[in-house]
Amino acid sequence: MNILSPSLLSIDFNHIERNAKVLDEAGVKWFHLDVMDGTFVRNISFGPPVIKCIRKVTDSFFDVHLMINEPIRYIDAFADAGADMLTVHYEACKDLQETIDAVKAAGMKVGIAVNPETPVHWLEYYINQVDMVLIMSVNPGFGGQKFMPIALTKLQEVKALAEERNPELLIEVDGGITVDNVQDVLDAGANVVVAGSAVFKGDKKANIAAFMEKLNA
Ligand SMILES: O=C(CO)[C@@H](O)[C@H](O)COP(=O)(O)O
Ligand SMILES: [Fe+2]
Repeated sequence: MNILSPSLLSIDFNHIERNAKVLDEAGVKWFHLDVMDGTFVRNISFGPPVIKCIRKVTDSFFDVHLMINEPIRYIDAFADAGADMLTVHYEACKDLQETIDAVKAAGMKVGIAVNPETPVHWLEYYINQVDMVLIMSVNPGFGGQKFMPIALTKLQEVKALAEERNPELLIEVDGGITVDNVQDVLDAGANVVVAGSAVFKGDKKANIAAFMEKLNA
């Protein structure tokens, strides 16, 4: 069973409750929350207080993508805000092991995210300790960018490693995913698909239904 995790970066925050309800009613079970600090990435988005507000309007699983330096500093704040899973960037953690352990100790699931230019061989050391690996298919920082095909090779590599070391691993892909290229990422090994613009541009319900059809085929 594959999962759709719509990126709320593209949601209309003026009507967050109504929009969250549309997603819930369309059968969405995960919300992807992109946290950006203006340092690890150029953009600034939102942090724990906003996540806490969204938590009040939905029971969805909160898949929190932390594009921030040294996320270990904020783990308790995100736990308090209602995050279910924290995904930290390999490139943003001085001590990845310590960060993974701290997320688990705070009672959340944990993921590791990898930028497009970062190789994935080192994952061998962590793959059986985490719930999810997130392969970025754009350079992190902004929604609405074009999918980078390098992600397909990386997904295949992670999938092969997961089959050997952690068959339950969630493999998420994030950036530039549309109804037209989603089959390619599923075939390459992804089982969690993030989509921002392709969900929120135009008719949300119809977009979600089109994704669901491919994800559940
Ligand atoms: O993490 C990021 C961007 O850094 C993503 O989650 C995007 O926000 C997804 O948006 P689209 O590329 O689907 O528009
Ligand atoms: Fe993201």
